[in-house]
Amino acid sequence: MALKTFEELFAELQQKAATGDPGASRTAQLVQQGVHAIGKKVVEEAAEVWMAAEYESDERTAEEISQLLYHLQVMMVARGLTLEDVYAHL
Ligand SMILES: N=c1c2ncn([C@@H]3O[C@H](COP(=O)(O)OP(=O)(O)OP(=O)(O)O)[C@@H](O)[C@H]3O)c2ncn1[C@@H]1O[C@H](COP(=O)(O)O)[C@@H](O)[C@H]1O
Repeated sequence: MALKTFEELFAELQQKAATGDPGASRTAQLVQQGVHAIGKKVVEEAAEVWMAAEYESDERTAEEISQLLYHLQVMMVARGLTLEDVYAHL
C-alpha cells in the first residue's frame, strides 16, 4: 500500500477545496461550511485521540490521530494557511 504523506494530503486538500464538489468531497463540504463547523470537528477528533490513547489499541489511536491531522489540515486550507506558515512555528 502506498502511504500518503502529510505534505501529499495537504496538496490534495488544497485542490479539493479549490475545485471539489461538496456533494462528493468531504473536504470541499467542510470548507464550504466554514471554520466554525471545522473547529467543532477539530475539537471532537482531539477528544477521540485522547480517549483512544487512554483506553484503546495502538491502531485505533493512530486512526484517530490521522483524523485529527486531516481536520487540522482542512482548517488550514479554510483559513488560507500554507504548511510553511505552520512549520515556521515548529
Ligand atoms: N484523510 C481523510 C479523512 N480523515 C477523516 N475524514 C473524514 O472524517 C470523518 C471521520 O470523522 P467521524 O468519525 O466523526 O465521522 P462522521 O461521524 O461521519 O462525521 P460527521 O459527518 O458526523 O461530522 C470521516 O467519515 C471522513 O468524512 C477524512 N476525509 C477525507 N480524507 C482524505 O482526504 C482526501 C480528500 O477527500 P475528499 O475531500 O472526501 O475527496 C482523500 O485522500 C481522503 O482519503
